[in-house]
Amino acid sequence: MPSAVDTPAHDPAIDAIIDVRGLTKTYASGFQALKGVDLSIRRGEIFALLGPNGAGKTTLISIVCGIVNASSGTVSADGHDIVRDYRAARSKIGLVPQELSTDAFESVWATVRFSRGLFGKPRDDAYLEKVLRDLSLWDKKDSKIMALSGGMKRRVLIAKALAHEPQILFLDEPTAGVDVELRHDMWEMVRRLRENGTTIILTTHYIEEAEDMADRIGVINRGELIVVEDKATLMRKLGKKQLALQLQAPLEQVPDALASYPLELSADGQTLVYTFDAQAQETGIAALLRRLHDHGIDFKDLHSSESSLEEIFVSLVRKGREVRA
Ligand SMILES: Nc1ncnc2c1ncn2[C@@H]1O[C@H](COP(=O)(O)OP(=O)(O)OP(=O)(O)O)[C@@H](O)[C@H]1O
Repeated sequence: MPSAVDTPAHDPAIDAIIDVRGLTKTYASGFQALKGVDLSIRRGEIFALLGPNGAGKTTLISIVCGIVNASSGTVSADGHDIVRDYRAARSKIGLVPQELSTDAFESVWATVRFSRGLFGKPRDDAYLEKVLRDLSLWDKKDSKIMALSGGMKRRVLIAKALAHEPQILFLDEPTAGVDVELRHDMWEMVRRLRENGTTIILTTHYIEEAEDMADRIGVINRGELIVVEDKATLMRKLGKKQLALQLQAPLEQVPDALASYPLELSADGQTLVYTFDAQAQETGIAALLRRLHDHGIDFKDLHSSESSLEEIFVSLVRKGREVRA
């Protein structure tokens, strides 16, 4: 399927820290979870990978992190092929998985030290202390993991992922089931990591999270990347604006003479909504208002709104389904 936005997902001109080419994955069941994904992640960016349930997000991340084998295609992390040069590639990457699978009987401190050791990194207690302080976990360093709240456990997963000083951090649904306050703390922390030069790739179902945080957005649907774009460009290119006019007197229907305008009348006949392209130079609003006036349609109030990333996302995924139908 052609990309809805014509920026190539793989761009040799950019300084890519992760390079994915022609990646496919067919599980033993015969299910094809990835159908030829090309993607370059820029060094130092926050990249949000969006997609409905079962789209292939976790499969993609798991392949890059060496947990799942690809069926075909290649991936490199900071220049290291993830198969041929597995250790070097993996040492560049930290993964915060969706599921909490940390040893409940260990202390926080033992857990992060162990994680660092796994990557053969020399002991550096000062670094680990900083990681725990940044995650507001320092006063819990001697607590057993099982004695922590869900939000704290999630932060321990992040501390574990950062223990070996990775340059790339994958966060798979970092804020699922996390309360609003903690979610905002997490966003703050992710931004701080990025300021320190870490490249962040996150998957999320909270689209406002991507809208708020990401530099670029990729949308994956049924194993295909359907869009990769700068967030701002995506919203500009695919966003729609709407002008809602609250009428002085209700209408029964849009007059035939205005049929050529993309107008919708609310069920109560009180509001006319005009949808226009956010990118267009000529919005057509002035002409529309004149026509309304000519037809004796007056309004008492008006307001405009822009589509959210959520609306753009839903329409992209829906379009993908229509193309296949
Ligand atoms: N081990 C497996 N064997 C067979 N099919 C699998 C396996 N793991 C995942 N799948 C299937 O591959 C597809 C993609 O799954 P994946 O977990 O990558 O999706 P996701 O985008 O991360 O979804 P979610 O948002 O629900 O976490 C799904 O249809 C899933 O059922």
